[in-house]
Amino acid sequence: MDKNNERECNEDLIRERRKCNFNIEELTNIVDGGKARTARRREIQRLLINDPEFLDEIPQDYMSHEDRYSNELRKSAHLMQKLADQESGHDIHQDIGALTGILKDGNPLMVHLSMFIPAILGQANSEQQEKWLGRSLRNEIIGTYAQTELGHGTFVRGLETRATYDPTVEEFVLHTPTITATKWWPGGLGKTCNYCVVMAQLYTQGRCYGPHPFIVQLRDEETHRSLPGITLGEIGPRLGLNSNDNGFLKFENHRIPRTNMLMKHSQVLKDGTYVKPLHNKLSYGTMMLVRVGIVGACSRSLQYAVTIATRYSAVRHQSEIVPGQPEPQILDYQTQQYKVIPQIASVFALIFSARSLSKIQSSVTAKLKDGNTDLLPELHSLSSGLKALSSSDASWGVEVCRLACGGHGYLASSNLPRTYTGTTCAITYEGENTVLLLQVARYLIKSYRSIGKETGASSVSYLADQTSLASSSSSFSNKALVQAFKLSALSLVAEAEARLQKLCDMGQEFYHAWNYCSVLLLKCAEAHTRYYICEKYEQTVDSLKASEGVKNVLQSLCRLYLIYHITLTHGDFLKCGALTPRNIAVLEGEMCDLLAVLRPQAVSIVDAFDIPDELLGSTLGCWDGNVYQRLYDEALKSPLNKTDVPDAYYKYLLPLMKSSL
Ligand SMILES: CCCCC/C=C\C/C=C\C/C=C\CC/C=C/C(=O)SCCNC(=O)CCNC(=O)[C@H](O)C(C)(C)COP(=O)(O)OP(=O)(O)OC[C@H]1O[C@@H](n2cnc3c(N)ncnc32)[C@H](O)[C@@H]1OP(=O)(O)O
Ligand SMILES: Cc1cc2nc3c(=O)[nH]c(=O)nc-3n(C[C@H](O)[C@H](O)[C@H](O)COP(=O)(O)OP(=O)(O)OC[C@H]3O[C@@H](n4cnc5c(N)ncnc54)[C@H](O)[C@@H]3O)c2cc1C
Repeated sequence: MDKNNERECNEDLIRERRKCNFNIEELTNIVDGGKARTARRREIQRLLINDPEFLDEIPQDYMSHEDRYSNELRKSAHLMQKLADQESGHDIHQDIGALTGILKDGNPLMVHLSMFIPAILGQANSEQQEKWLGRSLRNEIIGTYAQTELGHGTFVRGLETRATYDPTVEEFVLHTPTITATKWWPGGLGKTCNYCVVMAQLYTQGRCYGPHPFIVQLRDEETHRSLPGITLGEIGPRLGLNSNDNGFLKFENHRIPRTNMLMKHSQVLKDGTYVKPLHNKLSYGTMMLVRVGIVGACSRSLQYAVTIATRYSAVRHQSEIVPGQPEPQILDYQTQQYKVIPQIASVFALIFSARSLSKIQSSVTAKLKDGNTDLLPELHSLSSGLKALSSSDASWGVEVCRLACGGHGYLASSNLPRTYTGTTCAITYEGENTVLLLQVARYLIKSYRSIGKETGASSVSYLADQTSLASSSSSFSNKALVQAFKLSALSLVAEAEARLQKLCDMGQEFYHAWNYCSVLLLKCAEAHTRYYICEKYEQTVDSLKASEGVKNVLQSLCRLYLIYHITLTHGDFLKCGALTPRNIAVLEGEMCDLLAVLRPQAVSIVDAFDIPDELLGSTLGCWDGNVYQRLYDEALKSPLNKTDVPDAYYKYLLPLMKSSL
């Protein structure tokens, strides 16, 4: 699509784009993280969208379960080959965002890239990396991360798969003792992978040392047949990500060499002696790494959905605002703006938080190399909180965008249903959100109780700021609003801690008191993480060196985000005195003003996300706004339209209609 050729474009969209009052390319660079990154992303995307191998013969929704898998495997393999062939040597992990949309409904290599390789990097010692890293990066072996079992996903300590060390032959015996110990869910495990990292309870010298990672060959490298002692299969259709061949796995006393235990952090020596790690949760590192990645991935899903909903809202006309006048664009309804524009604001919130989190991750990783684990709990808490809020915000945001498209948003060809199912699973995988938020709450209560002790953990340092509990600001600057979030979080933590203490003082065991307070604890964790997101948003926009136009747009989006979230949880702000009922009413009014200010820029802002039509894959969201023709053309692809009268008519309908004669 030639974006300079207005003649092919829907007139509403032309008018919207003429209202733009900022430099779109500059905003695109901010979204990508710099000019160089924009150029790189575009180069990769150009490479992919011009390649006919990535086209589907028929829309995926008309394919069988088997064909979907095989079609996405074909494209995934081609993608790997293509990226490997490029002279510039693309780093698939760095460039993962550029690939969004090219593979649909998950892909069979997803967990190989996002967990198996990172597990080798983070959990294997240098000899082990020598043996497996190169091979997995070259895709000579394909792996997954097999942790969850039928009986346990959340409670990792409850896993039942055993790895028992036999010093006489220096081997581990992997065994699945019960049906509930069956590995269940790992992506790519069903039919694609020939290796995996298995999390199993380590037994040596008669003692259990808890879950540890082991690398296990599952299939013969020549025939791809599963090895003796190993039962493998696929678990069947799911709400989304149906190309991922999520699988099951059982071991029947399957032996692997001692050196297949990933030994970067803890070891089992030849005689069976266990050497413990620097920190007992280092074996959970792969999950933490991916949680960080999920925040960025959620912002991309939301970019897709909100691009579709915003463009469609500009093209779609319905009903009337002024009686008797032409039907307005639905984007002119304030209620429609309230659905769509806060989701645009949310995209930037997630982008800036993801960047901040990834910087913290790099510094914690660097410290870990020097044997310093002090900031691991801080990273665990931040990555858990941000993974939880980004996945729930993005899922809700995508769903709101789908609802904003009315009936057409329900159609597969809008690409909104698949965007939704692909996003909502992030609420569950890599740590179910409630459970992760309770981990954040645990960290908050612990930090609150150790006020005065220097921990170096900056995200919770505000808990020591007791003076702010009393000070309600009368100013409404963005900074002041961020302070209100801080006050609300601090006050919820103080309330939860006091409630816990009271129950304990009344004689309850701490763990019962914890469960009894867990709804409030969840709120603490959400408020704390929301404060973190708001603070990063405000700081990033405030310190941004950008043209006036771009800065104004981002300031308005940031302010909208702050006010939107205050209005959603206004009770917490009122309860702690951070804001008065009058303040809330004023802010609600300002939110409507902001919607009106941002309304004329909405199409241009989503244009700045710069998602090519070929990747957006949506009849409703295409650049030229030629929505109705595309909807009609897509409908014609339904296999039911191959004939005027379907076979089923003769088989079932005709006999029914004639039965009464
Ligand atoms: C490199 C590039 C990557 C790019 C990726 C990009 C995008 C990603 C996009 C998509 C993702 C792709 C695929 C996804 C496929 C999905 C895979 C999976 O789902 S894998 C399985 C995931 N499973 C889980 O996440 C399980 C969740 N459960 C847990 O993590 C633990 O059970 C839990 C809840 C933390 C509790 O653990 P437990 O051992 O029982 O803890 P305790 O109660 O004993 O102790 C709690 C203390 O431990 C600290 N802790 C816990 N975890 C960590 C950690 N990771 N690091 C540091 N510390 C940790 C915790 O703070 C407590 O400390 P205190 O005792 O309070 O001091
Ligand atoms: C699409 C998808 C892909 C996946 N890919 C993989 C993979 O590649 N590898 C892998 O190993 N696993 C994978 N998983 C599994 C996933 O990690 C688990 O499903 C997830 O960790 C949740 O665990 P669970 O299913 O045991 O849920 P449960 O823990 O049984 O959750 C059920 C309910 O119980 C609640 N609950 C549980 N514990 C607590 C608690 N302590 N406090 C309060 N409430 C609690 C939860 O909040 C939830 O409401 C995948 C899952 C999905 C959906």
